[in-house]
Amino acid sequence: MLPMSDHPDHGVIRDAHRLVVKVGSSSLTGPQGGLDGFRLQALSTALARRAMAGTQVVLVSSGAIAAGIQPLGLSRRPKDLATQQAAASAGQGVLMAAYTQAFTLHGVRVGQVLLTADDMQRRSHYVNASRTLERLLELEIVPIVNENDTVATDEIRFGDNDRLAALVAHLVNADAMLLLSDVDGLYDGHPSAPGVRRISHVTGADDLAHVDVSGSGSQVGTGGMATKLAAAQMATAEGISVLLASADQVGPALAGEEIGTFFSPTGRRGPARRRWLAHASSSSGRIVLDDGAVQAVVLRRTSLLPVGITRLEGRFAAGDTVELCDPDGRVVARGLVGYDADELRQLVGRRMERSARLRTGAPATRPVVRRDDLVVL
Ligand SMILES: Nc1ncnc2c1ncn2[C@@H]1O[C@H](COP(=O)(O)OP(=O)(O)O)[C@@H](O)[C@H]1O
Ligand SMILES: N[C@@H](CCC(=O)OP(=O)(O)O)C(=O)O
Repeated sequence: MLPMSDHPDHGVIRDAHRLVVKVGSSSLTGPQGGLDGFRLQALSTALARRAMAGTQVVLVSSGAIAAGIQPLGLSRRPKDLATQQAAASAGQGVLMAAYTQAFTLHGVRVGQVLLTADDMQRRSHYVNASRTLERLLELEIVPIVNENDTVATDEIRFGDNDRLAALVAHLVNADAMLLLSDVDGLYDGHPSAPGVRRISHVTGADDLAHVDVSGSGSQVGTGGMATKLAAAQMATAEGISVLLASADQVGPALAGEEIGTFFSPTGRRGPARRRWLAHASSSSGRIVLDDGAVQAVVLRRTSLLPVGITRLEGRFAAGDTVELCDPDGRVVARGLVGYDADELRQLVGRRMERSARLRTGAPATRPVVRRDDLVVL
């Protein structure tokens, strides 16, 4: 039998050259919900050592709201958005000061990167963020990423940092992602329920068929297990291995020990632009296709032509992301549309009139979505 640290899956975490580590609020806070300096220091020591050994580490850290509780004189984590934003505003500086101090003790420099959901959705902002992270890593600085809570709105907000971590893992083309929480892995039901079992390995959707993640998360965490699962699936779909483990076990996790829940890659690493299109960009509308067009786009991977469209929904401009749906409304692909919605509506309307009258095909027109601008889901 292989020694634990040589387990072929968990070894990916040990050997990763570029590693995204996400730590949740629940792992950085004490019983009152405020920032726990000792826990932050233990985590920083483990990550700084790893960075000193040559790994490019990106830390996605929650904890700004928790760190703002004391400065604001609050007794517990605020519930309303405005006070959460005020707490994050006061707390983000405290959080970064604590990290800077803890990493500096080991000779490692850190840099703050605050991102909004909008930054991930807009292609130009996304590319900008990617450039900044690359430069920080080249300079051997550990980027510490958090959501820019002070400008987030209820409508456009990550809330929890799990999805943000998966998008950052895509952004930097990470070899692996480590999700650290207050629970030592994924269980088939809420960990407080009797008889639940930890799942040690997830190889695909079938392994999750009987898993219940609907139970609530910790007092201070935001997403619970559902958002961690979604983040793990986003990362593994792009070839990135994920380990979910307890923050208290960060040392063994980094060493490749067989702990937590390991998620094997389910897909292959695609080009950066396609990754963005599939996971980060937001859709401005839907285009419903007939069966022939679904076959052409999904199976033959051709460009979408106006002739295969039966209906349009939403207002979009040329260059926006749209969802392509089958006749039953199921989303089968996403792509960058080549027409404004009004222009396309006219084109589709004219084609339908003409084909009803003459039973002829549509005249040659440019594709609605070019094959290079399309991802099949
Ligand atoms: N099936 C499950 N397996 C493991 N944990 C679960 C499950 N369902 C719900 N949870 C809860 O999710 C919590 C972790 O989510 P959260 O509080 O958001 O953590 P974090 O602050 O690390 O993001 C755990 O404390 C656990 O109680
Ligand atoms: N951006 C917020 C994160 C909110 C949060 O609780 O996230 P998580 O612990 O990852 O569920 C903060 O820094 O407080």
